[in-house]
Amino acid sequence: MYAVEVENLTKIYGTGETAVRALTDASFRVSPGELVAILGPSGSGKTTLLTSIGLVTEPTHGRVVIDGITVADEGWLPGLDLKRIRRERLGFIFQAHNLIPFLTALENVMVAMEINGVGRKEAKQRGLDLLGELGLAERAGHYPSHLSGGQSQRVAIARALANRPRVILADEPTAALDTENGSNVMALLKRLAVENHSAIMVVTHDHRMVHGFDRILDVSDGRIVGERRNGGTA
Ligand SMILES: Nc1ncnc2c1ncn2[C@@H]1O[C@H](COP(=O)(O)OP(=O)(O)OP(=O)(O)O)[C@@H](O)[C@H]1O
Repeated sequence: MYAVEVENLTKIYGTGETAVRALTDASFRVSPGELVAILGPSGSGKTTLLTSIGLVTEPTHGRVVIDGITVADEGWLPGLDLKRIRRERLGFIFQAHNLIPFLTALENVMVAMEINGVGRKEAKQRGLDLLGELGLAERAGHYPSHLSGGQSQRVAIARALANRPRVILADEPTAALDTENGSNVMALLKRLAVENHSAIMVVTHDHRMVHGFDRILDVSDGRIVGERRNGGTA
């Protein structure tokens, strides 16, 4: 079973004269354990693609299937609890600085589990385990303002992994990092994709990181115009 299936996905924002066609007929599939980049210029539709898979943006046409569940087919499928599917099956990673500033690293990770109904004790244990795995055991009690960019990004990754999602969606996760930290984050995402058998989709402008991906989807003007494996020639 694929982790993500997208078929003829089209998104038009607004209607009439002000309508903006952000995506046209995008189709692809992502397997569990695959690390996929969505690469393209500003305004090409990358974020729209990611947020459509992330159950945030309602597709105008086409089908989206997440972890075997058809979530959209000519618009959201009626009767689905999208919030629940999002909480249970998806993990989101954004740029480094969206941690909750008044919670410690550990609490930032725990909160993701607690809103999913995980008890405090269990959330704390898993949070500590995850931070340990990401090399942040010593930083668990620190507030985001006392973490480096790379450390904050690893906390954000721990938080995205907390509920063991089948699909992880990341928007420019290395943009705010220097090359070394960016490469470390990429290596980590790759390891996590394989070990956890998660599909990871990353929107990036960052050509420095492109070699780390299994596959690259090139997006231009709302269309997927190319697909390369293992970094290709970029
Ligand atoms: N909520 C919205 N309402 C109207 N138009 C939108 C909306 N969101 C995005 N768009 C338009 O859709 C097109 C694709 O935008 P999108 O944000 O998906 O591109 P992007 O490739 O992620 O860009 P960037 O790299 O600059 O973030 C753009 O023309 C944008 O202006």
